[in-house]
Amino acid sequence: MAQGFPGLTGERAAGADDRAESRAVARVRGLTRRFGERTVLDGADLTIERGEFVALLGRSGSGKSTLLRALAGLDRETGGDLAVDGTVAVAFQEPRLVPWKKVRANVALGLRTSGGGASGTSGGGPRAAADKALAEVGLAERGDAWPLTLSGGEAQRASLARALVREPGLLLLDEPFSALDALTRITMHRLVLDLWERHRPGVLLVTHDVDEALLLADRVLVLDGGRIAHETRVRLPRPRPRDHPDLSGLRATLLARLGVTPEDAPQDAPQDVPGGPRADVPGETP
Ligand SMILES: Nc1ncnc2c1ncn2[C@@H]1O[C@H](COP(=O)(O)OP(=O)(O)OP(=O)(O)O)[C@@H](O)[C@H]1O
Repeated sequence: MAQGFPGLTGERAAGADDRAESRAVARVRGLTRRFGERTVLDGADLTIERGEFVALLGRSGSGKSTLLRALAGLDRETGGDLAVDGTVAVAFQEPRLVPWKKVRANVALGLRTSGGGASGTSGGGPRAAADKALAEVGLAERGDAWPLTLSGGEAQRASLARALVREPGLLLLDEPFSALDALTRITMHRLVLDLWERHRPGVLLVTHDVDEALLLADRVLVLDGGRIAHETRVRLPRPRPRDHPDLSGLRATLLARLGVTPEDAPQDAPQDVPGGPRADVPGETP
């Protein structure tokens, strides 16, 4: 059961969960993380299956980014078991492009940081792989541009291309749309779904936006008290209209689980945007 999970440090009893485990691209068991006296993750369990799109919600400071950083291998000061099978790529809220490298070279950096012999260059060199990824995110013409000449949305596309070029089995997205305006965010939702359907990585999307989670994910998790405290499955075909009647009940459940009444949720999206207002977790800064 542990094959292909080089990070696995412990083993649970094999049994009923074996089939799901064998499909897992990431498996976290009893994950703990303390900062000084503060316990942020307190025995978190999480499995992400291959090709599954999972969204992670939680109040500010609940430990979402801490969990994502652990999965990305950026934080090794954790306790418990954490195993990822295959290549991992991350895109953050800020695109984090290197300003003195052109866009194509920034995307190719994704290959340089690949661990474990990622196959991102299959069918050509780094340049061809970067150009292919740029074309997939709609930036075919911008490979020779400097990052500072890109719009916010374009920079986030380049960041996605840099993640994609690794051909990741697990794609970690840490609030990648929250700094974008509402219309650009909708375009990016479509792009991410399109890329996910083509490449089928397992995805963990950290977001403050309940609607974003419901529109994109197969499963929506709520992190609370250092653990995954709630799970909602979204069994609706995509694309999902925001006003789909089946979403309103799920939205209410999630908002209640986050300690928010729908009336409390900020109504900050422009009214001419299809689907209307968003339901953000309050107290956040999108
Ligand atoms: N390197 C660190 N040193 C000390 N404390 C940290 C560190 N990283 C995170 N924390 C603390 O851990 C808690 C969880 O932080 P984290 O960024 O994971 O929360 P989050 O759920 O992603 O929050 P937000 O939604 O506001 O981004 C916070 O209280 C934060 O201050």
